[in-house]
Amino acid sequence: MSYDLSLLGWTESRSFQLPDGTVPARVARVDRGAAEVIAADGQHHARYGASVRRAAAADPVALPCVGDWVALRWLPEGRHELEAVLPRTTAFVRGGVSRHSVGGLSGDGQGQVLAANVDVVFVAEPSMHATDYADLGRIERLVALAWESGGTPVVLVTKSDLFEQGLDDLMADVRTAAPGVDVHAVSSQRGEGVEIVRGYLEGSRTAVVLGPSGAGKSTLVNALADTSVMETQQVRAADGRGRHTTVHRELIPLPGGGLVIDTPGIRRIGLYDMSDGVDLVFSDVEELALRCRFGDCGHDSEPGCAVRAAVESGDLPQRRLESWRKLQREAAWMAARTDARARKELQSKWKVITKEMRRSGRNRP
Ligand SMILES: Nc1nc2c(ncn2[C@@H]2O[C@H](COP(=O)(O)OP(=O)(O)OP(=O)(O)O)[C@@H](O)[C@H]2O)c(=O)[nH]1
Ligand SMILES: [Zn+2]
Repeated sequence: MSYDLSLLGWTESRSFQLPDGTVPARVARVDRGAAEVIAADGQHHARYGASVRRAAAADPVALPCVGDWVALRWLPEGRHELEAVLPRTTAFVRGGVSRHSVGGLSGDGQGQVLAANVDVVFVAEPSMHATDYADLGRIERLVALAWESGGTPVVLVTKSDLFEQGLDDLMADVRTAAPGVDVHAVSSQRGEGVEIVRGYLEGSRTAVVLGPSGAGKSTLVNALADTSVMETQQVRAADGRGRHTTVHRELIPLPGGGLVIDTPGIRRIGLYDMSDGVDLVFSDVEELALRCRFGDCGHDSEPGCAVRAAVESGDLPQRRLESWRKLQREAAWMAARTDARARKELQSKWKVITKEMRRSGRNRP
């Protein structure tokens, strides 16, 4: 079995990053201390080399994760060692906030990378789900998270067949909530919009699909794959094994080109890991705030407040101001979250998830 690495997203420009005597491979799945990787000559189980282990001990962000490009070294006894993680172009980091800080957010050395080198971040929000309508605030948060990762967000209003009457209005609202972001309506059930989604993956690009449970993420990936590579909820309910039955294939190459990363962590990625993404999503509010008379304006009752003026004139929807405030509160909460108890909780959650990942790996046919 041999693979054309360019179909997995490899570009020659990365070659110079490889240490001498190593070959490139892409991580399809990680397990404690080792990864399943795909190299040109096939799939390998690769244990982490000493330098990877050392770097990860100092900062968990250095641990290999799904989507990483890594350098593999052949050992004399025929095993493969994962010698280095090549520089990431994008990364979803959970639990610790890196890069720029907002409102006192700073990295605490406990971040965990959930997926790397993701080019396109589809934010799936169902036009309607049970009795709930689309949640614009959730779209804003996930778009912020997408920008934060370094990837390009694309908003998909899914299950569009369920809300035909109000769809035009909804699409207009979604476009206001995500300025500068492509927005499309998709109905996987009818096959509408699926080809548009596929277009974003051209050139072997890598995508993730974020969104709430029931948004139709698996159904969409199935539609893209043309075959049922992922089980949907009915199947999961039938075998009683729960959602994690899908995790054994975390890096999914699509027959039409491009890849989708789907992991429990990405599925549940929170709404808390963001900082500069907030600025991008709310650039309109941020710009207004710059024009307030006072630099520390709270946009409540201060004189010369440009934000309140815009709300009063109808230029800025009140809802949007409230979303912006809510995100700022979450950012502040995130900053305060560094206490040990909260961190422990997060770690035990991860233990459960990794346990389930291992179990489902064992159940692999
Ligand atoms: N009407 C309609 N139903 C859809 C569509 N896409 C998915 N569904 C249904 O919505 C339900 C949830 O779809 P899933 O694809 O499992 O949703 P998900 O986002 O993967 O959910 P989680 O696995 O819980 O994260 C299933 O019953 C699907 O059959 C669509 O385009 N139209
Ligand atoms: Zn103000």
